[in-house]
Amino acid sequence: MNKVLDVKNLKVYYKTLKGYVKAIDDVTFHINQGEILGIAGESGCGKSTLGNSLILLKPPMNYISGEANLNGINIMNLSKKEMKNIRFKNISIIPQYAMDAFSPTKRIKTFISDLVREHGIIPNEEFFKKVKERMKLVNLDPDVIDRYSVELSGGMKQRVIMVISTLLDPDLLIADEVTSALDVSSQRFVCNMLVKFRDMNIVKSMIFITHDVAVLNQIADRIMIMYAGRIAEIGKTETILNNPKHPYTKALIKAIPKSDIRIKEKKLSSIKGTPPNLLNIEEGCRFRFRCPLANEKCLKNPPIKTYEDGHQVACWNVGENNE
Ligand SMILES: Nc1ncnc2c1ncn2[C@@H]1O[C@H](COP(=O)(O)OP(=O)(O)OP(=O)(O)O)[C@@H](O)[C@H]1O
Repeated sequence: MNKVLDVKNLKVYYKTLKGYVKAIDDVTFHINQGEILGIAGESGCGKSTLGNSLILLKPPMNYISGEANLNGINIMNLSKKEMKNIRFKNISIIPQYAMDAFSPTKRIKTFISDLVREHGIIPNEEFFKKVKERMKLVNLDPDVIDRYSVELSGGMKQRVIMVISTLLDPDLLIADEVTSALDVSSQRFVCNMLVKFRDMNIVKSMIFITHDVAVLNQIADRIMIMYAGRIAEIGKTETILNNPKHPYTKALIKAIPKSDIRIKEKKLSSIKGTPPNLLNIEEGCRFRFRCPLANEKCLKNPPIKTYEDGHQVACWNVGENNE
């Protein structure tokens, strides 16, 4: 299968006065053509850093080593100018809190024009014709572009952002917490729309970032669980949700209320403690401080064990003693 994105041993740290915050630390994964990869994990595990680093390496974010190949080109080595040329066109992002970017004093049309001009796109008549066509696709009245953002609901604003970020049919769309500020029916609508965009080949592949693993059931083909800047487990959605192997994934899944498939709390009720501080963090499994299986082996970085269908688990103790 064609890999749209192939990330190998990627390290992206924040340089601070106290040292490096190892936010992305030796992460390896890929996304196939036509695939939606869901990324989940607690707050601070590096989800946004990963998504943002693929779009724009902005200080204090520092690329340390590894590769992120988009259609075979390592985008970590591209100049600012080269990156600007592929942003929007080949790789696009709906950033976390994107809805907050709307100015209450600007009409939607002005907001869109200002935004795309920053990326070197001229918002001419033809451009707005396409915007309106895409708006219809997401059940938005094209006249919305003449309104002010205060006249739009959160769900409507999110749909405007979806339209703009996918207008140039990117190979990869990164959607960062696009459903977290929405009510349940708007969440479902946004997920269905993103799947439709993929099915219509408007976007060829997608990274869907969320702290809410339950929502991935609606959208993801595969799920990657992150913990403290590293990958804990990757596998097909069905496998991760129904048959997780990593003790952290098991805890995340257990925290989903049975009566309601939404996670309301970011903290895990079933595991005590919080993730470690990533500043100058040392070797070893980063989950060991909270893990029911931890032993002396976990003082070293865990091996990645591979099971059926590309299911991978980073744990010393999975597969040992019937775990
Ligand atoms: N500008 C920054 N400078 C220093 N450290 C940072 C900076 N931004 C993020 N971090 C740290 O990097 C780590 C990863 O943060 P990141 O925002 O990527 O996590 P996340 O999983 O997206 O969390 P959330 O769901 O809360 O957005 C955290 O330890 C965070 O404190």
